[in-house]
Amino acid sequence: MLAKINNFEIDLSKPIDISISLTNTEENPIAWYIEKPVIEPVVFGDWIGKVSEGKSSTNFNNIFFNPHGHGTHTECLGHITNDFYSVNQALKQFFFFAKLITVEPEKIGEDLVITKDHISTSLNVTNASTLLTEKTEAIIIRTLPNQKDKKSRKYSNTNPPYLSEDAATFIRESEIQHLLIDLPSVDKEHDEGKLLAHKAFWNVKDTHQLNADARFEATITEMIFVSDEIPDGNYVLNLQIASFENDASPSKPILYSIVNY
Ligand SMILES: N[C@@H](CC(=O)c1ccccc1NC=O)C(=O)O
Repeated sequence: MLAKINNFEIDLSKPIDISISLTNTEENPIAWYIEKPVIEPVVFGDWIGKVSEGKSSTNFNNIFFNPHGHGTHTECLGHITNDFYSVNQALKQFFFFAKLITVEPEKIGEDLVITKDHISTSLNVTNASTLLTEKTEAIIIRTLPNQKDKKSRKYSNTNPPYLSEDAATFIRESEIQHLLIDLPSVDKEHDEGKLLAHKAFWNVKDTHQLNADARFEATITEMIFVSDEIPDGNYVLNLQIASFENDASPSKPILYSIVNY
């Protein structure tokens, strides 16, 4: 099915899923020192909500998981604020003009850092290589190396790469509302709660007293996976969350290639 959007088309029958699936096996990725997700049938006495156990007509599982630690999730500024803000209230539109870029984080001391130069250079290159004139609403950052084990990596205490404060400020100043990345956080794992990139992107100056120009509708999606076959460039992004009233929700970002431009 082709959909016409402004001056180009996308093929809805060719979705590119950049989410990581969530399972209760050792395959599941984990960040932030928690255990793997639990998915198990409800039990009432000798009744088990599992058809193969012979007592139940339906499979009826409880699921225990953490959106930040167990896979692809989208968060709003409520992730870092004293007051409660829900991603389900922040994200009210679901299709965006997006640019996929690939960056190799730079070694700075003990850290691997995505710098402002990485972002500005990659954005300009992809600008020059396409005719799409629409304003970029979302940026998708694929980091190198791009091993498949990102889909099941155990990130706790590994000091993963992160985004510099300058890079996050540059993205905000580019008026990009949605940031997607294949890492567990845009910030350094152990940073004493500084959260410089989160704050810069959302324009949060004081987490206890929000400034009026904080970016209430901007979102960060972490722990995506973009496989190597998907070229850098322009896409239409469909960013969907489950309707949790929480700072973050598991999410399913989908890309569509742009045809006929
Ligand atoms: N770097 C923070 C912790 C942190 O960022 C964090 C902790 C638990 C769950 C998610 C986190 N950040 C996600 O982007 C700190 O060291 O305090």
